[in-house]
Amino acid sequence: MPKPSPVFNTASDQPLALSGRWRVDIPKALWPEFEAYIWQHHRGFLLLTNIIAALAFFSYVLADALLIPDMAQASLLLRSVLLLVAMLDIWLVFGRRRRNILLLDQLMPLHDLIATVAWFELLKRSHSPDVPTFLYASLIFIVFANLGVRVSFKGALASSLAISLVIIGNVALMNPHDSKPLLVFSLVYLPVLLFCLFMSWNTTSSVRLAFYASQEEARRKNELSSLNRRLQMLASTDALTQVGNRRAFDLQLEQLWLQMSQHGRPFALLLVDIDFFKPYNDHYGHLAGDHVLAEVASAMVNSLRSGQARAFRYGGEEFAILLQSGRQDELRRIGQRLLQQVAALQVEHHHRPDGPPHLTISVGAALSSLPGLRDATDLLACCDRMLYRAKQQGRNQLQLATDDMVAGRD
Ligand SMILES: Nc1nc2c(ncn2[C@@H]2O[C@H](COP(=O)(O)OP(=O)(O)OP(=O)(O)O)[C@@H](O)[C@H]2O)c(=O)[nH]1
Repeated sequence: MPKPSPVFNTASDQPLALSGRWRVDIPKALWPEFEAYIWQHHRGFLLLTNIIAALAFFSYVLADALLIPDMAQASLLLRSVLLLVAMLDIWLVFGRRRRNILLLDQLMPLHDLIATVAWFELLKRSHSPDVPTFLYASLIFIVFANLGVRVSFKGALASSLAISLVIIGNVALMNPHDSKPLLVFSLVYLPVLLFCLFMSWNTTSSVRLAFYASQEEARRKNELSSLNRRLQMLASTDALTQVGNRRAFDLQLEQLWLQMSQHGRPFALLLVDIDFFKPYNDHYGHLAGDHVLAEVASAMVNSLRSGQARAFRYGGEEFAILLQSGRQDELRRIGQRLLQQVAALQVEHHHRPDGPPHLTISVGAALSSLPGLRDATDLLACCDRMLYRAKQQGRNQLQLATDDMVAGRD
């Protein structure tokens, strides 16, 4: 039976973990699966964004050279060191074995925070008249901090607040005697911050919803394949006796014959028929007859080693057994055991015209490797003749086909 989904209410198909419109929670129990989902679907994206952001940060060395030329050398040095550190971190965090999803998600905001501090240090030391204008480039830091976030909105919020504190704090420090530049900067900065946070929230919620949808899809696939397995089982099983049905027998016989032709692996077939079943039905009733059919089938199945042979209901009160063995002595042993097992059931049958007062079977059997057999139908016909012979010669016995019998059949 497939496990019921822990997160979905199947009646409404809504994730139970959705607590209102604003939050999509991942319960603790689902976190490992969520991590695996992020690793599989977003690792590549997070890795690339980190690399691109690190390179973008380095490329600002050109802007520094133009706008704060007195800091050009320091900028080249600082940005080179930070680029190397970032690449090393990326390599460490994204290494195949270390699957720390939150660190993966927050690596860029962390680098971003350090880069913000470093860049403001350059600005504060520069005497360039372009510094007040260049200040506005710091908006890029809040954009980068939220651009790659996939897992935790709380993380994005915390890092955004820290970066904002650094930016606003530094702008205030750089204009200690005039509040207007800070006011103008804040008026430009705050809408960008809010928009970036909205983007982070939207992305993290969408990723969580996509995770729940993938869970649900996997659950439905499981359910469907177990239903399919059950249907297949039903389609190949005889309802009364629970052994394989005629359709399954025909398929397996053809398959075994094909295997023998391709790989030279011989097998054997036994046809089993209950003796004097008509008088049994007539005297004990059809229901008792049904019961006996099931009993005989189960006795035969119990006498066969699983994997070595499979029993089928061939039709009416006739059964077929396909044996994965090409040895005559084994075939004889198994045929005899079937006779004994059914006789041992001691099913009372006082209305048969011959000897024993209990139910018996007759068996006709043959190896697929007998010379003269051209196909599976020949093998079946050969077993049928052996069964007929067993009936003719007094029933309750096994008749095995031998080479000379098949050769002289026509
Ligand atoms: N109860 C029951 N009887 C069945 C079923 N299928 C076939 N039969 C009966 O099996 C009997 C087969 O009888 P026959 O083929 O005449 O042969 P027999 O009486 O067994 O005699 P021999 O085979 O010659 O030993 C018939 O009476 C069928 O009605 C079934 O599903 N349930």
